[in-house]
Amino acid sequence: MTDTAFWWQNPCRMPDQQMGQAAQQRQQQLTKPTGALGDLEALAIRLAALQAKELPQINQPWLTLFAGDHGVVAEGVSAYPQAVTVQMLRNFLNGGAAISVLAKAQNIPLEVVDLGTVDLHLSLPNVQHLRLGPGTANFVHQPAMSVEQCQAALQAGQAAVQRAKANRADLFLAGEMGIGNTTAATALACALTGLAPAQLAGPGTGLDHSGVQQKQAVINRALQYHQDQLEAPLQALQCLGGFELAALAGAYIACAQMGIPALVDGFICTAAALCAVRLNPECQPWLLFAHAGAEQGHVLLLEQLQAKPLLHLGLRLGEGSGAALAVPIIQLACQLHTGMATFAEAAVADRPL
Ligand SMILES: O=C(O)c1ccc[n+]([C@@H]2O[C@H](COP(=O)([O-])O)[C@@H](O)[C@H]2O)c1
Ligand SMILES: Cc1cc2nc[nH]c2cc1C
Repeated sequence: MTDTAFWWQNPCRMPDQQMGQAAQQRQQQLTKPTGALGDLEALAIRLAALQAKELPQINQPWLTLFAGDHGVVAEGVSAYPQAVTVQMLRNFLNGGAAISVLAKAQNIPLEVVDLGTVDLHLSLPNVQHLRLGPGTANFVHQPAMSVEQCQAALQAGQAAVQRAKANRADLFLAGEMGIGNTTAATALACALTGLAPAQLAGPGTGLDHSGVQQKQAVINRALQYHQDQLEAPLQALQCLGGFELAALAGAYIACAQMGIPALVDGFICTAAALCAVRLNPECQPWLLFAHAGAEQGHVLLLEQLQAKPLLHLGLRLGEGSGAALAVPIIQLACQLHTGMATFAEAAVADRPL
């Protein structure tokens, strides 16, 4: 198989620059001092280009939560036990998790995809099960995923976007759940950027200082062990990533190919977004970044992507929670763009003294 045979290398939709320009002209005519709506102006203009509509709107957000377990937790890299991944899957479905509340409050459909958690035999109702294994392998000693697992996980992301599209979604939110996944996200991000674990590794669910140092040492060992395999982003993902990280990357690329803007959540999602951009640079314009979180590496990765996140709330939860919190702002940016009167319509003087 040649490289170009991979679906994720297929072209993405191109944003409609003319519609972006029309939206920009409209912003200049709305009854406010030039630039007074700050980042909301650029957001509406971007969405106009992505939706190829001068007056963009977001009516049907959709959220897929990808879950997976991580062999690297055997190295003591998380403050919580691995069993929490599956326990939280139940909580998502029972409505008790933060994301359950945020999605319900906004009528956002929430689907949960279990890509491979420790309890292979457990089948939860209302969870899409695509079990690729009982979690990834411990990537300190071997690749986290086989080539086949990595490809299947990427494809699971694409399949989620296909379901979203079939349900007429116009904004794709992705979330993740997986004890240990900040270690995988950090290792992957180090491989993709050349930044050091000391710069990118943080407490995750709540490691103390010595725990973070241990996590950095584990990541350093893994980077050394896989050093000859980390040149290409696909191999870095296979060696150091996780099922949900690969699914997220696949989903982001699929969004760009299918013309659905994607809203990126926290540190893990941002690492997956970086991987998606390395796998297919054309997907970048379709990625909207919801927030800059508390995990120190998150801000550095956003800088690598030249992303301007909407919110700064000190979040470090994951689950798609930051993305869900940003939805009303995005919707209101569109409504302001559409509903405000122009200077001419409102008979307001359109220039400063
Ligand atoms: O999204 C974030 O920025 C974020 C930051 C820290 C932790 N998390 C969540 O916490 C879990 C991973 O943390 P850890 O410490 O087990 O690697 C995983 O389920 C993530 O959803 C998420
Ligand atoms: C309780 C809990 C909830 C989470 N949600 C996402 N990651 C999480 C990690 C823990 C530990």
